[in-house]
Amino acid sequence: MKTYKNINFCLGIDPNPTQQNFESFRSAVYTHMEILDFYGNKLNDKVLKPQLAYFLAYGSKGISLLEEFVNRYNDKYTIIIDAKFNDISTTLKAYLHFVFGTLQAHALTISPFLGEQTLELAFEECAKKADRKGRVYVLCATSESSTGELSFIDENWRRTLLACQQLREKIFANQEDLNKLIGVVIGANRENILFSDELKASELSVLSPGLGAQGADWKIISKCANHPNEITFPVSRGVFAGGNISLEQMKDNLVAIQRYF
Ligand SMILES: O=C(O)c1cc(=O)[nH]c(=O)n1[C@@H]1O[C@H](COP(=O)(O)O)[C@@H](O)[C@H]1O
Repeated sequence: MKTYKNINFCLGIDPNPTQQNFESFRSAVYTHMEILDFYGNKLNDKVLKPQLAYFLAYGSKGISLLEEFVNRYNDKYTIIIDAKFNDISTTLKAYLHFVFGTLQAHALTISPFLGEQTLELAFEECAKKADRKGRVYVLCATSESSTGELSFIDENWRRTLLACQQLREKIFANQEDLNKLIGVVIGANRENILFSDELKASELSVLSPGLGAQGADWKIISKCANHPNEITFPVSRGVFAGGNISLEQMKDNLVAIQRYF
């Protein structure tokens, strides 16, 4: 039974076997699938976030496996492709075609670095192709970030929120069913931002990685109980350890972690 209405549990799919060869990778992906096939019905929320990089590492064979994975779960689950894509609009269209056309996934993570026009394109394409399951998460304040010259990027998190809100107004005004489509990535270790008045007022959806292997505090989940925004917490290594532990151990991790939700 789900404890918090506004909070979703998401399984991160980051197969990363110690032995770096395709056979080990395939076996790690199938181990993830085995867990989903055995225990998926017991999950409170059906959200998966495969990370493209691990599949891309094995070239066409890896991409084939990603296609197989998404094809197997995209009916029952919401699938977020994490690749932190973006480029000029003409090129971005090809990335969007990969996510929504070729893979038939529902959501993605995207960099705001190329500006509003590209975000607008991604939001519109997502609304057209993915409907209510659609989410576009714009990088805002990531779990790992700069402490040097580049820290200006996420020190400006308020402006990222504002840009997303303005675009929502512009594209989806009065379309309540698409209210949750636009989201931001805010690390679970970034409590000052997660609980800021600006984020709460924004009504943007939130993807908040960092629980488990990255050490964010599990209490963040219950602290978000009355948060007005939809918040999705992905956990990957905390459950699967990249595929390097036994099925039994993965199942125990999953059961233990689900209790927080
Ligand atoms: O966009 C993401 O999913 C993401 C954003 C972020 O700020 N931090 C972050 O760790 N991630 C992704 O979350 C996954 C790591 O999850 P854990 O194994 O649970 O720490 C990786 O695929 C990261 O790319």
